[in-house]
Amino acid sequence: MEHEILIVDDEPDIRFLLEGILEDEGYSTQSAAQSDEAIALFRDYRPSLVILDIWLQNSKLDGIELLKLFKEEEPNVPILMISGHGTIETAVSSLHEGAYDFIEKPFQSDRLLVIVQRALEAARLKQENAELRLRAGAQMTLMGNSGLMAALRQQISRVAPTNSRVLVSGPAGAGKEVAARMIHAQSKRSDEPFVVLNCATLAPDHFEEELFGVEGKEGQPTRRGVLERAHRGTLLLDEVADMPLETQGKIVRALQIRTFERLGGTHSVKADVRVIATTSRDLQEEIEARRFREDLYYRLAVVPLKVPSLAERPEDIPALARYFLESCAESSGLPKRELSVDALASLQTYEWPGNIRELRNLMERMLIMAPSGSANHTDPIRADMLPEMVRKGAPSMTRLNAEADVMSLPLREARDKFETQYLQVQLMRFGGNISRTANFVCMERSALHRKLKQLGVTQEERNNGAQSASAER
Ligand SMILES: Nc1ncnc2c1ncn2[C@@H]1O[C@H](COP(=O)(O)OP(=O)(O)OP(=O)(O)O)[C@@H](O)[C@H]1O
Repeated sequence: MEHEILIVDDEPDIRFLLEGILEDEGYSTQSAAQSDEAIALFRDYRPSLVILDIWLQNSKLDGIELLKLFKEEEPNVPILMISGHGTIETAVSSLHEGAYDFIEKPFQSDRLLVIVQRALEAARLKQENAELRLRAGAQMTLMGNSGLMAALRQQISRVAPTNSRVLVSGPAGAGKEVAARMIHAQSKRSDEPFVVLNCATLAPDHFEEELFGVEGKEGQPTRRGVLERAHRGTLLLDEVADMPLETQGKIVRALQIRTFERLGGTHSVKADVRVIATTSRDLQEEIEARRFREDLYYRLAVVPLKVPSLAERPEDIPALARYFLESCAESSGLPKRELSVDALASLQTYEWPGNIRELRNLMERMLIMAPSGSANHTDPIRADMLPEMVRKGAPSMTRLNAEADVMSLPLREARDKFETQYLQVQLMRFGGNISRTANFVCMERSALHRKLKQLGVTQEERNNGAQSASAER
């Protein structure tokens, strides 16, 4: 991406010379002769690097004072000082104030370009490191082999390279933020910032300063909001339904004209931001209840994506549970543990109201707390070690029974209906495996086959036991 360089020098010849050298190399430049002009450009032009003369005539602030202000506002923008013969000592001391390097006048263009390149590379690496630190520990891929997850991953890879806004909906803890991070990571903006505004935890009167920032006045530094911090990158509006109505109106406008004003500011600021929003509420209902603006909905939901609940894809549970056990063992240094067949079956029949977050937390807890008979704590985690609520898998059975409405049927039909659903759930628990299901329900394998045939449970339904049972819920 093209880099913007701000040149601050009171001598028109030097500004002209620097502009020529840098633009010939493909950089874009803007120049200022004194501090007021330089501050305004620094705030609005958002340079990737500043070349700053130490000695500025007819200027409120000199080069060192400007350096301090710039470093306070944007510590990551590298600043290259220019010094004349009389200011070498000051130039050296500028390094202690955070300048990247200095160059003496008259300078050679080759040397200047090498330093500029090095400074930009150092800043890029610093930002990359910061991003990596932020991402460390953050899940970057949506795991799961179910058809629903495969379809979601495919939708993500289609939408990611476009610049379209995306609205990711789904229940709490299902992986909406992971989906948004995947979109950013697979987009052309992946080297640029991914900034999250968590609307659910922000106090209503802080939204606007967080979004738009605050203009610095009377020596106060300017504070950039998330829209500016996400410039060239992606802004995630997490749980967007929690944004106050008044702020919703302001963000609609900012998205429409792609500019905004900082709080207390008087001029427009441009930001090139891709917005992704998540919601666990039904936004159509929120619109009807007049809690969410329809025009904002249509601006955000250019491409709507839905992350399914864990209960809709129980076939993903074994792999996810093992993955969380393994990654937790790795990060905590505890020995790895497996899950017994009956424990896996229980995990698959539980409803998981807290979705993947709940599963991950439970696996972490089990690894640490589940009792173990062996000295090295490596024996499998069994169903009887799971919390009672999970072990019983009660909600799904209860719901199936209620849905069957067996009370209104003659005994024979009610029994058939119950048996069909009971066997479908058990097949789902054992991933469609007839022998293991037969063992669990205490039937002969051949008798179970006959029973399934008599009840009309097809081979396809048996193979997709997990999916068909979940679809019925
Ligand atoms: N498919 C997945 N594979 C692996 N880990 C996942 C997956 N989906 C979610 N997670 C993990 O589950 C937790 C919850 O995910 P995430 O924060 O993305 O959910 P969310 O839908 O945004 O939740 P909330 O609405 O509560 O913010 C995170 O720790 C995340 O790493």
